[in-house]
Amino acid sequence: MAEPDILVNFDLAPAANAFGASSSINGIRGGRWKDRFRAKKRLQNKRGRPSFIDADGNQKSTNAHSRSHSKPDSLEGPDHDRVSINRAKAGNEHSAPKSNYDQPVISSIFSSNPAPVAKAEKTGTENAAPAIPTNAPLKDGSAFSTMGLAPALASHLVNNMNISAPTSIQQTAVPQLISSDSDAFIQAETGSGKTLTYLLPLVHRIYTATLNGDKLHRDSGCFAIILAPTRELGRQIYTVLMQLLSHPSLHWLVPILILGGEKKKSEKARIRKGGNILVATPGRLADHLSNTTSLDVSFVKWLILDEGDRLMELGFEETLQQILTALNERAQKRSNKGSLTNLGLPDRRITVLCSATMKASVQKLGDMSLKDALYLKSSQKSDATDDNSKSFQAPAQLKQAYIVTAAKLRLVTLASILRRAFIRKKEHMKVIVFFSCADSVDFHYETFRKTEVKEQNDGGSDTSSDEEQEAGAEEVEDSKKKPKRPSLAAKSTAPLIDPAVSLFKLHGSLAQHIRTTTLNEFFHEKDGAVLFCTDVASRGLDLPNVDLVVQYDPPYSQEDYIHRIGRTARAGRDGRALLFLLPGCEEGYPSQVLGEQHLTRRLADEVLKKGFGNAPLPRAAKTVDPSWKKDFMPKTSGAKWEQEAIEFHLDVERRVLASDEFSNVAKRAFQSHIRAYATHVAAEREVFDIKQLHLGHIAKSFGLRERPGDIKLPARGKSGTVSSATGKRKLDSIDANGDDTQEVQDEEELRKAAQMMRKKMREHMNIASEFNIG
Ligand SMILES: Nc1ncnc2c1ncn2[C@@H]1O[C@H](COP(=O)(O)OP(=O)(O)OP(=O)(O)O)[C@@H](O)[C@H]1O
Repeated sequence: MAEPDILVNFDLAPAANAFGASSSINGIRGGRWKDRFRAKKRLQNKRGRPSFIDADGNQKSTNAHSRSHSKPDSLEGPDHDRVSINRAKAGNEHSAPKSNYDQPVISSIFSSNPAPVAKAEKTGTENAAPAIPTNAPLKDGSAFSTMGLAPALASHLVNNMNISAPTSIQQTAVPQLISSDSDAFIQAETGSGKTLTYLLPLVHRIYTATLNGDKLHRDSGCFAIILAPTRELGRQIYTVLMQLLSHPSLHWLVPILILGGEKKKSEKARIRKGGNILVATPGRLADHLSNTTSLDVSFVKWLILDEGDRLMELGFEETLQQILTALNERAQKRSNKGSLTNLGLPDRRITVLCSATMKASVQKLGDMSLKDALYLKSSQKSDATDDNSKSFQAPAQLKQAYIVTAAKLRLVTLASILRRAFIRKKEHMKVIVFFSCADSVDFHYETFRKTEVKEQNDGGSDTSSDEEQEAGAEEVEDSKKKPKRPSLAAKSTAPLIDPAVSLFKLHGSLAQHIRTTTLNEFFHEKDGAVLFCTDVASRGLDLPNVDLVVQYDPPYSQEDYIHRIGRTARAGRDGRALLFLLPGCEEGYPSQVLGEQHLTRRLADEVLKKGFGNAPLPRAAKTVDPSWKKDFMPKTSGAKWEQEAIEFHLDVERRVLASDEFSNVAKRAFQSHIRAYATHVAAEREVFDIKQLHLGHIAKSFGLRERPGDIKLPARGKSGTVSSATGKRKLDSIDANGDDTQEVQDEEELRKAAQMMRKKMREHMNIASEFNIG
């Protein structure tokens, strides 16, 4: 439950602004709101409210360049603004030059930033010798042909799938799953080939059953069900299965894919035609088990639960229980009529649970579904992480780093990292950036794709996601017939990163056909590409050439951390991961939460210098109107890279001010971001302490100049997801796969907390109007 004072910054930021010039109140910054409030009261009678004065000392009409509904104060910035433009150096925040009412200046993203607590020294082993990959195919002479697999299957892997040697988990688990009828729990690093680990034994056993005499065919029944937590993962598993079944002697084996978000009617038709291996998401399978009489699961001999912990996290426990009950009942009915055991298939149904991480939820699922299970683990250990007792590890060759960057500098730091990544290595390079919520993905996607056309049309979109979302599944079919139609992928160019780079976005609020097309195009992109996404892309996805994973918003649990970074450094390849942290308690994350991992610290200044100093900004980023720039560009004696970074940020702020639609995207993103922050697991709340967040600074990183308390949203229209700043958000953006649940789960608590906070403030202060509360 949120505490009442967690939202204090929503209301206090305006208070600070009311006193204008200083980012601090009587020298007091941060800390408890009561202290800041007392300091404010002491000052209250001494000072009047200053008029807005620009960097050159001219009095400004503050709405000159803003939309008509902008409040004058909104240009003062959300960050207790009009502070000195001099950058607060590490540790000297309180000694930053005091603002001066005679010459107040516009806030700079470089001013009044809290300094990191830990000394800014490089740590870790960034330049150490590369570690030996721990999820690579073995080079010790191990071969599929010696693991008990049918020769046809083993040679198919080598000759047609270009997979010549097993990985460690495959070598351990495949022979056991071939020879044993026991349940199993497979735990191995991300990217270590777990999909083939469970597919090979079951395909082998069905294949050898046909060699035993009885010809099986697509009507012989469904022998295996594979459940995946997300549609994307389901589709990927299905693709690997299709590759495996493309061997001529396996053509008769027919897989069926049933996922939420697809047309049920066509799925029913496919089920009626018959199939032997079903790949499904739990919700849709449960639906078909209840409503599709032609779905015969009485023969099922394998139930694979891929990403088992995620299945449980997404609230599928009840659905899984329903599925297990239905499978048991139907198997029982079948056994009364006789079974297929004479073919050499298992006597009983084998359940295999699979994950790179093991947590309580997996154990619970194990209790529900496994009996006397084998625990199958990779035998390969990394030098750095040779403790077998650890519940999860990242591949040893994956270079993990973190960066401590102030809230106001987050956006420019991200820009810098992305620009730098593609300057260094352009071709085929892919980057994935994780955000905490769908709204934040939307904002950053719009920010980096920067379409001036959109702004001129005041919100019209060239290939907008709205347009895309309205297109139905039928249109996907049409688009196949008419190749000239534009792609339905949520894809754009990224002029603020590099004009040659493609930008994609993926989250659970996008229509399924857009998600599918987007992922497909990102997968096949030959040039540089960046994917902005939520955790919908964190589990199991195998996307080629992902060199860098950026966690712009930290994950919700340590398991999520491992899965997110596991999108790179797969099957023995190199990869890098970078985690953004705020100065303060978040700095404890690497040691307190990820103690077992080896993270290098990257220095924020260096990153910015490299991104903005070594190469001129792309032309597209330099579109700040000169007069606007003259009025609102803070004066800085800073280096060129600082100027460039400020200009970049200023342009985003200008775009937010210029377009109602973009402004709403930014506001929505800001609010969802804060709400999402409140949902970090209880065990990590000391590190992700919402009371420490400076909401004004965070608003700034979304290009917002309004005070946090002023950030209100109009109704969102037909989807009606947001009715006001604190309005209850409908949960209709959560799909059957549970995407974005984290984003909203504490919403009601936060709303109540905000109400309580406002009430309390009114009672105690009796100056509500000045604080703009209400
Ligand atoms: N023996 C092998 N040799 C080479 N490549 C392999 C081998 N086995 C699997 N791969 C490849 O490794 C990549 C990762 O495989 P897979 O997606 O099954 O990993 P995973 O362990 O399930 O990862 P995650 O935990 O992230 O879901 C895929 O591209 C797959 O084709």
